[in-house]
Amino acid sequence: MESFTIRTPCSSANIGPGFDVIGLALSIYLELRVTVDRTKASSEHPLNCRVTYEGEGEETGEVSLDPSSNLITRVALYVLRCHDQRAFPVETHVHIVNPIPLGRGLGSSGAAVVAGVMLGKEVGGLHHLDDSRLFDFCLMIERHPDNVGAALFGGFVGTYLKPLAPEDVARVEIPLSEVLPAPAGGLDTGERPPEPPHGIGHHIKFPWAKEIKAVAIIPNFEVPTAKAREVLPKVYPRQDVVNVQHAAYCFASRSALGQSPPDPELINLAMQDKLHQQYRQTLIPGLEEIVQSMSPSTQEGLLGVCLSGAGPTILALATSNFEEIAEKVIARFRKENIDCKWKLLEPAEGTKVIKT
Ligand SMILES: Nc1ncnc2c1ncn2[C@@H]1O[C@H](COP(=O)(O)OP(=O)(O)O)[C@@H](O)[C@H]1O
Ligand SMILES: N[C@@H](CCOP(=O)(O)O)C(=O)O
Repeated sequence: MESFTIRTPCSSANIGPGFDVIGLALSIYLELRVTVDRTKASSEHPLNCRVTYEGEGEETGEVSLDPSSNLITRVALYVLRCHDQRAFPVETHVHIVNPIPLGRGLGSSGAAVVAGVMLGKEVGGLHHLDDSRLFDFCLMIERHPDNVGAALFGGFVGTYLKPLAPEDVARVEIPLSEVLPAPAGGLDTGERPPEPPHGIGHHIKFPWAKEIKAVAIIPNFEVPTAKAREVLPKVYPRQDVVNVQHAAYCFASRSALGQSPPDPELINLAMQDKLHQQYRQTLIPGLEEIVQSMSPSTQEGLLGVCLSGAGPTILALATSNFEEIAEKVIARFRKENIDCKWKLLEPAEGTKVIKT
C-alpha cells in the first residue's frame, strides 16, 4: 500500500476590482487522503476508484461519491485520459476531507479542480507534468484563472489567460461537457479528450504585508458561481472600465497590499470595484450597503471590504478588531434574515503533495 495526501487551500478571487484576475489563497484546506494498492491492477470499484467524503455538504449528499461524477475524480480522469489511461491505473481510495464551504465564493470548486489535476498526475505517474502544465489542465475545466491560480501556486496572485492562436481558441472553447463528459465512466469510447494547449495561463505573485488578515463572513446560503456570472453585463460603460486602471495602479504600481505598514486609505481605494459587485447585489441582499458603508474612516483596523469571488461571502481585510468587523457585517445580513458564520484567515501556501 502507498499513501499520500494532497492539500489545497481555498481562495478568494477578485479582491474588489481584480475580476477574473486576482486571487488570494487562504487558510482553509481541502485534503485528499489517497491510498493506492499497486498490487491490484483492477478491483470491484468502477473506474478502479472508491470515493469517501467528510466535510461541507456531507449531510445533504451534495458531493457525489461516484468517481464518474465527483468533480475531483472526474478531473483526475480527464488528466489520465489525456495520457491514454482510461481509468485509475491501480486500485485507489480517495478520502476527501473538505472544510471549504460549497458555493460561497471561497473557491471550493477551484480547490477541487486543482486537487483533481494533482491526483491524476500522482496516480498516473505523470511526473513530467510541472505546475505550469497542471495550470493548463485546470484552465480547461475552470475557465477563470484567479481561483485555480491561487489554489495551485499559493499566496496573492495576479493571473491571466494568454492571447491564443485561433486554432487554440477553438480548442479552449470546447464546452466543459466535452472535456469532462458526465458521467466520465459512460464515455469510454476510447477517444482521447481534447488536451489543453500549452501555456494557456500565466501568473505573478504579489507581495502581501504580514499585518493584513482576512475576515471571511460566510452567509448560510449558496450562490453557484455560474449563476453569479450570468447576471454580469456583456458591455460596460467607459467610466467603469477606467476604474480598472485605478485598480491596476493601486495593486501593481504601488502594491497597496504589500506595503508594510499598510496604508488603509490606499487599500480602501484599491478595492473599489465597478465590474461585478453592483450586479451581484440582486443575488446577495445587503451587499451594496455593506460594501458602501464600511471603510477605514468609520472602523478602526479595517482596510477594505469586498465580495469574495462570486459571493455570497464578504471578505474584510483588516489589521485588528476582527470580531467587531465581522459582527457589523453579520448584523447587516441579519436584517435580511440571513445567518452567517465568520472565520479569521491568513494567506496560504499553494497545493502540496505530502507522502505519508
Ligand atoms: N471537494 C469537492 N468535491 C467534489 N465537488 C466539489 C468539491 N468542492 C466543490 N465541489 C463542487 O463545486 C460546486 C461549487 O462550485 P461553485 O459554484 O463554483 O462555488 P465555489 O464558490 O465554492 O467555488 C459544488 O456544488 C460541488 O459540485
Ligand atoms: N472571478 C470569478 C471568481 C469566482 O469565485 P468563486 O469562489 O465564487 O467560484 C467570478 O467573480 O465569477
